[in-house]
Amino acid sequence: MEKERKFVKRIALVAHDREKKDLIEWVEFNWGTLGAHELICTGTTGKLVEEALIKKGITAKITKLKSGPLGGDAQLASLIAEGKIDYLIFFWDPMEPQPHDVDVKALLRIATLYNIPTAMNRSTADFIISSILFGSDYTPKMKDYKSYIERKIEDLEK
Ligand SMILES: O=C(CO)COP(=O)(O)O
Repeated sequence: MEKERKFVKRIALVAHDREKKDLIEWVEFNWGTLGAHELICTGTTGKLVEEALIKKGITAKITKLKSGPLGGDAQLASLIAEGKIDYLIFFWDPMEPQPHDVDVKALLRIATLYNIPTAMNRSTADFIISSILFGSDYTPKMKDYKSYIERKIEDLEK
């Protein structure tokens, strides 16, 4: 079971509204590879990806979190912090401010902090999915935050 786990990746898929078409096309094009893995999406992205796949006769098991602005991005950041996401494919919209910009930033920050392979556009997503490391037993290396965790808080030292 644990052996299988290493090769079945947990892939987070997220897209802002004007980027959803691009993400859906990417998922359809790469279904041959993606179909073997676990997909976790923010609410609306997940619903639309699922519907698009059904139209192609594919029944996919997709974990749908809350919609991004309603906490979905924050849920995803939390899953990353818990070590439950292997890849983040997040097509965010560079031309449109979002009501939950702080959540978007938090998600991208946590993904960077935990060294999660992250695609923020389709070409990077293509590079990730076609990498020989994709689907391999790859564990992102974490920086050592021990000295930060164990830092002295001066006010409490007095
Ligand atoms: O807002 C999002 C990412 O920031 C995506 O949320 P939805 O998938 O629910 O549209």
